Parts: sequence; structure tokens; C-alpha cells
Amino acid sequence: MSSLFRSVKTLKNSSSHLLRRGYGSEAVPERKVAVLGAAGGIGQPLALLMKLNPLVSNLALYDIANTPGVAADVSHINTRSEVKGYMGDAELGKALEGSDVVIIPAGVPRKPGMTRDDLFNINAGIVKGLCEAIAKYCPNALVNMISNPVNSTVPIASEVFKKAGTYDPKRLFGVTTLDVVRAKTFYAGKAKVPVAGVNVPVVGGHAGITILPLFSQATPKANLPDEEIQALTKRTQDGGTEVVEAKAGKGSATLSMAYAGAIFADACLKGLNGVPDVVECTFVQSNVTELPFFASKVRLGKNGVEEVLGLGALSDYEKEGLEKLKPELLASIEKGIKFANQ
Ligand SMILES: NC(=O)C1=CN([C@@H]2O[C@H](COP(=O)(O)OP(=O)(O)OC[C@H]3O[C@@H](n4cnc5c(N)ncnc54)[C@H](O)[C@@H]3O)[C@@H](O)[C@H]2O)C=CC1
Ligand SMILES: O=C([O-])CC(=O)C(=O)O
Repeated sequence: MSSLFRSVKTLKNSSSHLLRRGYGSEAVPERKVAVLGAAGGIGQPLALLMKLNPLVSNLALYDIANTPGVAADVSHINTRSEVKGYMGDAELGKALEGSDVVIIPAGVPRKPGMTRDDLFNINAGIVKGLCEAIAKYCPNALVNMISNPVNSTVPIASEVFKKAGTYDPKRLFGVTTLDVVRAKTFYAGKAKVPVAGVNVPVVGGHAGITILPLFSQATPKANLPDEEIQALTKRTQDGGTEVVEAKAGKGSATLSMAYAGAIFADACLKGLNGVPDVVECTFVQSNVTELPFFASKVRLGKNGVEEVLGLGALSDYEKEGLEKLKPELLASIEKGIKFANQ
């Protein structure tokens, strides 16, 4: 994000919006980003962060309620993008038309005692409807799926797009960036290293034990004892629940998720703009394991996924975690596929 704010500063200091610094050799092109669920707990701070991103020229804020206020508020910020609010089904097409990136944080969040899968019954239908509209109005957009359960909503989206004849696996992403954000924060705390320089890949899926942080690959190296690695792994896997319990019935992570969503969308935009070596962990169609979808490091480019990167060397503990997560992740994927086809 620091690079994002640096970019904002660069933009302000420039007499032209067609910047050449930091974003490849070409001038920064026009890019439309749509946020679906923009008036929600994640949607509002995410709208703010996308408004601060100089790579965005048009920001479409869509929700079934309350978007006029959010859009009016955000639109007063003196940054590049033009902001428009859209409310209700009848305006969804206009919100989506011409979008390069669509971010979906629409749907209900968890309350204490619930799993992400408990959200399936409500959120599966919401995501299905929104993806049908994406297939119709902006079939070439990169779709950043935040709505839970991500392990099922991404497969639902893929089936909807297949039915519409628009599916391109390179353009569909489950946003797992918050797992990476948490793993970096928790690791930096234990390893007593500055968090800004920390990298930790997180693979698998986005629920409980399907979240597999690869602390053996964390940099800078810290040689933490096994018990600390296990505690860090568990805390990363339960990070969402930690927030749900602390919010005590008032929802789940929103601010850290908006930050993570903004990082991932920024990476997608940089990829589209031809910036080289943009790599993020994300849940995509994958051959990395025998599962049809899997989160791992992915190189982003002008068409979305440029390359799904392999897992690298795993510790015995991580190998064990990988085998343990597969049945649950596969069941969630299959549940999504079945729902979309019934
Ligand atoms: N991928 C991840 O790492 C994370 C995912 N999430 C998930 O994000 C989702 C949203 O969470 P919050 O923003 O906290 O919930 P929220 O309830 O505060 O906001 C959801 C918004 O979606 C809107 N909405 C409902 N149906 C819609 C539709 N058909 N079209 C457009 N908008 C619609 C609501 O009006 C509301 O404004 C939840 O499913 C949550 O579990 C939350 C945190 C992290
Ligand atoms: O835990 C939840 O329900 C929300 C979420 O996905 C997260 O914070 O990682």
C-alpha cells in the first residue's frame, strides 16, 4: 500500500495525469473498477482506497441500498477517478459496463459460532446473480471475489461464466490476500523483524485449515522453533474468527479486508497495465495440485493470470497440512459447482 500512497503523491505532484513513472513504459491508461457491495462494511473503506488509487479513472459503486451517500461522499476526494453510485438491480448493468476489474464484497458476514460455509445459503445466490450480470455486461473484466465462502463462491462464478460462454480462468480470482497480510503481520511480530520487508506465501483456500501459510518460505529467515511455527499457522488460519469474536456479533473483518482487497485490485491493475513481475497469492483454477481450484502465488499480466506458480519446497509440517486440507477444500469446491448447476 505504501507504493499506492507514493503513487498518489506522484500524481498530485504531476501536471499531467498521464504518468510515466512507476507503471511501465506507457502512460497510465483509463481503467474502470466496479465494487459490488460498495455500501457494506468492506465496500465503504474499499471504495475509499480505490478512490486513492491513481490507476483508477472510473469508480463504479454498486449496492442494493445506500450507494448514493457513499458515492457522494467518496466523490469529493480530489484524486483522479470519477465516482458514480448505482443502486438496485436496474442499475447493475450500467455499473458494470466497461469495467476492467470487478471487486465483489457483496453478501452477509459471519457472526460468532458460524463457519464461512454457514454463509453459503445466502451468499451463493447473491454471487450467482452478480456473476450472471458480469457475464452479460463486462465479460472481459477481471473478477476479484471477496464474498464468502470463497472456496465455493469462486467455483460458482466459474460455472455461471461457463454457462454464459464467457469463462476465462485467467480472469477469475478468489481474494486470499488477507491471509497473506495476517501471516506477514504475525510472523514479523514473532520473528522481531520489520513487517515491511516480510514475505510469506499462503496457499490452499480461504477457510480454517484450508488456509496454509508456508512459513518455511518466509523471508527474512528467522529459524523459529516448531511450536512457534505451529502457533503462527493456527493464528493465521483462525485470523478471521479472531476478528468475528472480537466484533461480537457486529460482523467480520472489514478494514483489514478492504486494505487486502485494495492491494489485490492494485496488483490486477498493474498487471493489466503491463507492469512486469506482479506476483500475489490468490485462489484460481489450478494444476498445482489435483484440486481444480487452489490458492498459490500467481503472476499477473495483461490478460489476468499469466502464470500459476508452483508451491516450492514444503516442510514436513506443511506437507501434512496440505494433505489434510484437500478433502475439505474439494468438498467446498464441489458444493459450489453443484449449486450453480442445479
Ligand atoms: N475474502 C476474504 O478474505 C473476506 C471475505 N469477507 C466476506 O465479505 C462479505 C461482505 O462482508 P461485509 O462487507 O462485512 O458485509 P456487510 O453486510 O457489511 O456488507 C455487505 C454488503 O453487500 C450488500 N449486498 C447484499 N446483497 C447484494 C447484492 N445482490 N448486490 C450488491 N450488494 C449486495 C449489502 O447491502 C451490504 O451493503 C462477507 O461474505 C464476508 O464473509 C469478509 C472478510 C474477509
Ligand atoms: O472470517 C470471516 O468470516 C471473514 C473472512 O473471511 C476473514 O476475515 O478472513
